[in-house]
Amino acid sequence: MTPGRLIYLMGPSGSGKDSLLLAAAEPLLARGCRIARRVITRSAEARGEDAQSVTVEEFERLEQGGAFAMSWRANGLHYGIPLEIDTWLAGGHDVLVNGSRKYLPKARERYPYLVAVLLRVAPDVLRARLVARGRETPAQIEARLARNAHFAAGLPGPLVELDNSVSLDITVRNLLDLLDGPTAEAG
Ligand SMILES: Nc1ncnc2c1ncn2[C@@H]1O[C@H](COP(=O)(O)OP(=O)(O)OP(=O)(O)O)[C@@H](O)[C@H]1O
Ligand SMILES: O=P(O)(O)OC[C@H]1O[C@H](OP(=O)(O)O)[C@H](O)[C@@H]1O
Repeated sequence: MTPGRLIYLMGPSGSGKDSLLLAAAEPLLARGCRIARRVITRSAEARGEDAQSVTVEEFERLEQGGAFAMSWRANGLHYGIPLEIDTWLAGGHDVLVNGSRKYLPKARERYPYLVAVLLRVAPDVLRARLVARGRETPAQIEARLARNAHFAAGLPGPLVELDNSVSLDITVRNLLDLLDGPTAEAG
């Protein structure tokens, strides 16, 4: 069986990764594409996505027990992608992951042919969206915006960029076109 493609979605905090995954969930599932449910050390009230909320101790126990295909630390939080994505990929399903830009090189070590997708929005729009979302404190929002400077020089390797300064419907369409098109490699 041909393995599915790992679609590794990245973008600044507030660029709309969760919104896009939610809005695209139905057509993605209809295409046989699975969306990884993240494990995060963020409180259930603040998580803003269908993530599994765990304590740091639980996270570390899971990580040490080999429960994650990928895991990283960022923004003062721990993030894990459950190992089950490997079963999905082996079963021929495309898998979409809400990833980290910093972790991209590591992710490529494990999944050399992953399809890297970078969601972008104009800087002023990004700030406005983070403030309007209100999930983080003003200081945390500034820290998240400052984190983007680390990635200003560009990310390594091939990637596809999607502009989400536009309406979400258009970004959903562009994501689906990308998945339906020939650009994405297998792996
Ligand atoms: N195309 C869009 N047009 C208008 N508002 C949008 C659009 N996409 C996302 N938003 C809004 O922007 C805010 C940030 O989006 P979202 O939480 O999906 O970002 P994110 O990339 O998942 O951020 P994080 O990495 O911090 O979780 C949300 O309030 C969301 O409703
Ligand atoms: O800055 P980089 O390394 O791209 O990403 C860091 C992490 O922050 C975001 O998560 P969230 O905003 O806490 O949901 C991303 O999804 C990623 O997991």
